[in-house]
Amino acid sequence: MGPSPSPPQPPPPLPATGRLLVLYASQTGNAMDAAERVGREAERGGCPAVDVLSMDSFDPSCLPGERSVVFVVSTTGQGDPPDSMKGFWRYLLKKDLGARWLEGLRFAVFGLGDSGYQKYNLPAKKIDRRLLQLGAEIIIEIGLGDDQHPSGYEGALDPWLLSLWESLNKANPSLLPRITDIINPNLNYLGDSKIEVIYYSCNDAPPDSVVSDSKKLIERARLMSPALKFHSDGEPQYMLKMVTNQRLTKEDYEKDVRHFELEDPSSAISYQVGDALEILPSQNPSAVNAFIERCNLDPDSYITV
Ligand SMILES: Cc1cc2nc3c(=O)[nH]c(=O)nc-3n(C[C@H](O)[C@H](O)[C@H](O)COP(=O)(O)O)c2cc1C
Repeated sequence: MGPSPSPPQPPPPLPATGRLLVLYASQTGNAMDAAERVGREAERGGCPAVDVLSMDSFDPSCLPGERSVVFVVSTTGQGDPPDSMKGFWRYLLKKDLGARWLEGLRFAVFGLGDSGYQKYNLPAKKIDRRLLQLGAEIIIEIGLGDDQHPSGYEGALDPWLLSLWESLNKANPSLLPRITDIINPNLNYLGDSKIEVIYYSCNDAPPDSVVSDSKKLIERARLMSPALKFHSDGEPQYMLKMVTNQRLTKEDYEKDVRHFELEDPSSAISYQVGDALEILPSQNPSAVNAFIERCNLDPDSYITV
C-alpha cells in the first residue's frame, strides 16, 4: 500500500497587507452605513480582502497584526463614544501599550458628529490622536462628517473617501488594483436597469393573476395598521399603553430621536431577554394621497416592480 494521501490543507491565511479592515462604532446606524460604503467602494476597487466590523466584535489586542485600517466613529451623548467603542477605547488607553505598539499599521479616521454640539466629533478626534501616540502611521487627515452640512455627513465623506483611495493606492497599489472603478466610475459598468415597472388599471388585472392577488395586499397597505395586520394573520394582538415618549434631541434639531416606555408589558406579553420588539408605523392616508398626487399617479392603478 502506498502512503495515504495527505488531507486537504486549508488555504494559507491572507497576509494582512492585502486586507483592508474597516472598524466602526455607531449608536444609531449612520457610522455603520458609512463604514459599509467604505467597504463596498474598496471591493469595487478590487481590494483582495475587505472586512467591515463593529468595534465590539474585533479584539483590540489583534490590532498590531493589521496593516490598513479605516475607523468610522460617531458621537453620542455629550461628546461620548458609542457603546460599541467603549471596550476598544479602554484597551487603547492601557498604559503598557507603548509608543511602538502599532508600528507598521496605517490608519485613517472618519468621524460623524454635529457641529451644533460643543464636543464636536470628540471620540473620532481622540482615537485619531491615540493611534498616532501608539506608533501607527496616518494615511490621511481625519475626516469630520457634520449633520449641519446640507448633505449631512456625506458632504465630508465623499471628498474624504476620494483622498483615502488615492493615498492608499500610492502607498500600496496592490490593495486597489481597479482604483479607477472608484475614482472615475464608468457608469456603463452598472449596466441596464434590472427592474421593470408595469402599471395596470384595476380593470386590467386577470382574475387569477399576481396583480389580483396583490389587490388585497394593496387595500391592506392603504389602511395599514399594525393591529389590523396581526389580526388578519391570526397572530396575537396586544394593546400596550405608552407611558413615556421623550424627545432626546434638541427641539430645533432636524432629527427627532425618542425614548419610549410601554406600561408593564409583562402583564400582556411573555418575553425573554433578547426578544425583539417590532413597532410598525401606521400610514397617514392624507400623506399617501399627497404622494399619489405629487407623482401624478392614478390612485386606482396597480404597479408591479
Ligand atoms: C442623542 C445624540 C447626542 C449626540 N451628541 C453629539 C455630540 O456630543 N457631539 C457631536 O459631534 N455629535 C453628536 N451627535 C450627532 C451624531 O454623532 C450624528 O448624528 C451621527 O451621525 C450619529 O451617528 P450614528 O448613527 O452612527 O450613531 C449626537 C446625536 C444624538 C442623536
